[in-house]
Amino acid sequence: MSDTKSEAIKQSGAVFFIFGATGDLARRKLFPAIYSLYREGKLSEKFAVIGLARRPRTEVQFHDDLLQSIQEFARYKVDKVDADWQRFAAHFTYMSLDINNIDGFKELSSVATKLEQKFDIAGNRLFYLALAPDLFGSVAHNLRDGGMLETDGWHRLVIEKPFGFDLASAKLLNEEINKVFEEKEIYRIDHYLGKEMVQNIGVVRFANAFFEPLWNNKYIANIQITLSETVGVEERGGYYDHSGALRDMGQNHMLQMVTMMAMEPPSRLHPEDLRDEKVKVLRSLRAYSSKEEVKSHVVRGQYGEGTVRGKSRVAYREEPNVNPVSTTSTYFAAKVFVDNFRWAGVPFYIRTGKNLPVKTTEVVVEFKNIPDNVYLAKKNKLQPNLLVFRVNPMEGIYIKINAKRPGSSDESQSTIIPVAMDFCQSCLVGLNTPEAYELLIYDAACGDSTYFTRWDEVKLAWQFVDQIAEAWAENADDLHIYPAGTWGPQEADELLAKDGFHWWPVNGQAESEVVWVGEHI
Ligand SMILES: NC(=O)C1=CN([C@@H]2O[C@H](COP(=O)(O)OP(=O)(O)OC[C@H]3O[C@@H](n4cnc5c(N)ncnc54)[C@H](OP(=O)(O)O)[C@@H]3O)[C@@H](O)[C@H]2O)C=CC1
Ligand SMILES: O=C1O[C@H](COP(=O)(O)O)[C@@H](O)[C@H](O)[C@H]1O
Repeated sequence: MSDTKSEAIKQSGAVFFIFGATGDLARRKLFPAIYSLYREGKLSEKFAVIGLARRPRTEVQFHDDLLQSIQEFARYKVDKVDADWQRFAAHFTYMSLDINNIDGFKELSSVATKLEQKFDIAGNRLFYLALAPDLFGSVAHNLRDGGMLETDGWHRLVIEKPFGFDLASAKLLNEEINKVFEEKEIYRIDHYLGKEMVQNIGVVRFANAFFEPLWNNKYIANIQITLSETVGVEERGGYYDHSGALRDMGQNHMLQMVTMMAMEPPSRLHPEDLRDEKVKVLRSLRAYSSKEEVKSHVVRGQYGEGTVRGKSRVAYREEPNVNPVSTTSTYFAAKVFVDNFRWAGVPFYIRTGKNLPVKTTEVVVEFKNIPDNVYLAKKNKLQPNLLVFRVNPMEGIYIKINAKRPGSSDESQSTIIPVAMDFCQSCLVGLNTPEAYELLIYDAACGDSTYFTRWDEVKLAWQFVDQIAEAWAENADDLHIYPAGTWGPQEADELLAKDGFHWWPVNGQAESEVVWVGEHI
């Protein structure tokens, strides 16, 4: 991002319209993100936020909500409710508006114009839809028909996931939005692309002579992506029961991480170049040849009752707003292939689930063992080299290599031991790196679409996911119930075992035989 671009937002400012301002996302992520941007000096005083939702809120109530959300969820806290806080809060206005009522948009237009005059903003408008997707089309039309797009500045639409329920519904949604906004004005959020370590994948891959030459099927045995959560569906049962793990995480975050791992280096650091490379990966995903193949390559599960980190959990079917005979999966693991020159034959194993024992997102690259050699002639069990990206909540990279056991000479003993070299980013900079939403809202305000998903990516991802959903729709014979607090169905282990692999332990379960650098051997 050039300085000129980031300076532009400070100089000409913008109005942020948060549709769904009384909702969970606004409270937990969006308001705290805007506050952090302000505290970091990335926003000047030339900005305004208009919170929009149906329920009435007075200005005082809205500012109280804002303060609470920041105190609870922001990485910067408000030390004192003093003049500095009042200066920040004065940028926030609330207006009650029903999205289906065009008159409200006309009123909104005059509220926005007044704020633009008050804060000297040059007509730039960012519309953030923290709403259920079935409202996206109405918002887009009413923004146009209510005169909200008649300013001289830029207009950008930021949309939350899920973008549709399947390919057909996503296409319809896209057509609706495209009647009002051009593709270049649409910023589809996938908050995983805003995570530091996901963005770091490209840097580690392409800026290191250690890795770049080895990044192919000659040296890599498999890639494992784990996105495990300790939470259940909590209060989102109504949404989740229609979505399930495949649509909630697979179609977006997981496939996006596959693209970051598998893409070719972009020729320029330009949003379209990077997105072109990601699209090529999605286009190369091998389709399953039949419903049977889906079932042998994709394992699904649903949590039963159990205990997670000492707390008992009810079975998924007993969660509020969940169908008591639901066959929705809360877990899936899949074997995926990227059929191109670089990746031919390398399995990508991806898994995600709720109510698992550990909250972590990790990507493990397992390298092939080197050919038989003099070191293997002894009693050594050579372990494969691993490169691990720790995405969340701990951020870092660790590498596992083989080294000589210090002082070893006894031929009867293993003289080679696995050693881990750990770059723990969180230990160095704390857990205080910018939240994904902070980076993404800022990028959208600066007009940088690099880490937003383009329509062709979304389309191809749905195409891939739909074939799995269709196979699953036939019957739920292959749905495995796993106790909450376990690592999901054992069939997910068998998925790898059939290929001679296993899931590598993830964060918090460091392999016991590995020696960590700095540790006493
Ligand atoms: N919460 C999260 O962590 C995440 C959410 N998302 C997505 O973000 C979107 C919003 O999620 P979330 O905040 O959790 O949802 P909530 O149900 O908490 O909030 C929905 C918001 O929409 C408003 N709303 C609903 N109908 C209308 C209407 N007709 N006119 C105006 N406002 C309306 C509600 O306010 P009111 O009732 O006052 O009108 C409320 O502010 C969803 O698409 C979700 O899938 C994506 C990733 C994470
Ligand atoms: O998009 C979603 O992501 C969260 C997990 O996000 P994380 O940043 O906490 O790893 C997940 O809980 C939710 O179901 C899903 O909609």
